[in-house]
Amino acid sequence: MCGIVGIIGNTPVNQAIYDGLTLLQHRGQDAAGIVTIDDENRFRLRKANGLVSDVFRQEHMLRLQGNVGIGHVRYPTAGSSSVSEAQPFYVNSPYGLTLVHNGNLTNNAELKQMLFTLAKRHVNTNSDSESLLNIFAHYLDQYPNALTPQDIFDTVRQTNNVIKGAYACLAMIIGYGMVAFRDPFGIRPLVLGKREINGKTEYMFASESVALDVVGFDYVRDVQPGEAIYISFDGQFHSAICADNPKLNPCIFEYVYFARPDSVIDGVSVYASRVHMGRLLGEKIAREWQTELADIDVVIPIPETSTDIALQIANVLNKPYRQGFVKNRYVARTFIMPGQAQRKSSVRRKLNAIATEFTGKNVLLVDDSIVRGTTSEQIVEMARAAGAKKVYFASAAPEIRYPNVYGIDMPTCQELVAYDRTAEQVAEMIGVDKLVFQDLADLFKSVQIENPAIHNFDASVFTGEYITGDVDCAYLDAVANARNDKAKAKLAAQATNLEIHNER
Ligand SMILES: O=P(O)(O)OC[C@H]1O[C@H](OP(=O)(O)OP(=O)(O)O)[C@H](O)[C@@H]1O
Ligand SMILES: NC(=O)CC[C@H](N)C(=O)O
Ligand SMILES: [Mg+2]
Repeated sequence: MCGIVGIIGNTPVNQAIYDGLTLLQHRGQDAAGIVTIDDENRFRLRKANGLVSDVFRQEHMLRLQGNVGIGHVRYPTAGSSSVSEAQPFYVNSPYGLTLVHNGNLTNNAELKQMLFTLAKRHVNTNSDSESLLNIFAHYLDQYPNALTPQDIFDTVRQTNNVIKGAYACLAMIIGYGMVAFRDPFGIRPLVLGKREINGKTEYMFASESVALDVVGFDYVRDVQPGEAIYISFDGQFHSAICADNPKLNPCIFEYVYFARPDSVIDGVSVYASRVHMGRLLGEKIAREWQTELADIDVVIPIPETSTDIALQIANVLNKPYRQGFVKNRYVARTFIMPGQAQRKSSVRRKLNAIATEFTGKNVLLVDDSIVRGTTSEQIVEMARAAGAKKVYFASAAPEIRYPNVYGIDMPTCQELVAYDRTAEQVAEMIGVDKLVFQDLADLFKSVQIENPAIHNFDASVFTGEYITGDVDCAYLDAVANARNDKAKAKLAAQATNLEIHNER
């Protein structure tokens, strides 16, 4: 679930893109990159592994000259975490192109093959995003004369016709402009912002509206499913729908976990949706639990994402809400860390119990979701070690039983604690006295209350239904083989040799 940012300005954009990326850091912690175009029409690139604050030092910022640029924070879902697969990607023809991508393509193997045989293009990494850029480049290459906006929209349409999966992308074409496009299902988010500086309009695209707010752009609208927006470097704005039958099916997990609460995605305040999740889950507990309900002394969130949810549950149940765990602010999000060993060791370093909130009490712990059970298992142990009598647990998302292929790195069902298990069995696995999951209908409702025009979601991790229609058991088996922890470690070791060029 990477984060992307692009700005077409009239003054240097390096700092604003950097700031935008720091606002999207929660979407990707593995690598970061920025590319700008300087006044001699050259790309200036810096990308490396690490957090935004580690990747860009003063010397890099000085080199990132120019009034237009795009940036990326990466959470790998294809290839490895190697820097050779960090973004932005670049190809020199036609014109000079660069691209950032949030999402995941489901037909990367076919695309690589097609690029080699039909387009005579070689993709050197296992990154789906590098294939995507080359497909775009291949179609853009067909136009013999100076590009028109229609040529660019036709290129996006042809790209949409062959690539499958989830994608929100920003590309820059030397001599022309910036192109933003979103897949026909609108799975991954992308917003457009604008501001006037000295009588001139500047535009910004970002994965989440929080980046616009803080960098100082006004939210204009979300990029529509299947839409492409082309803004020429002289500020002309063009847009068109470039797919047949586009239909908004946003990823429901953005609202559960990925996005920041202060973002608004597809007309839905992430914070408000989490408040509804808490209220509806609280009502379910009130309906279904009898003795346990009377038993609960205190409601405690598992920081950080579940805090807004837990507060609502406490309100509905009329129980005290306490911050029983302290989050170490220097340890990042554990779920998006690349390997299970790292995730596991980080939970303990990240969260610590305040013993007085647990000793002798029956506690209701609340989390936004239980995925691998890495967090819940250790948290429950901590609660018990701190003296809790009974430990109850509420998850604001339903049981997660299926892999994700659209930009969340959950490639195998075996790693999911609820796979092939009932709620009672999961309760036993994580060691709680009682466990409740949100109903899927209530999760949908939590988002739809804020925007009734959203009729459907990508909820594949809960339902096993993949809206792009190209994902079957054989495909999922192949992904599981290629992307389990062992296979990824091997890929990472090989991929360090794939780097062809990177400015240091
Ligand atoms: O069952 P698991 O596999 O542990 O995954 C679920 C947990 O991971 C996430 O927290 P994370 O630490 O990534 O981020 P947060 O601080 O935003 O809650 C999420 O909020 C859950 O707490
Ligand atoms: N999470 C994402 O959006 C990942 C983007 C892309 N598939 C990569 O692995 O780099
Ligand atoms: Mg969490």
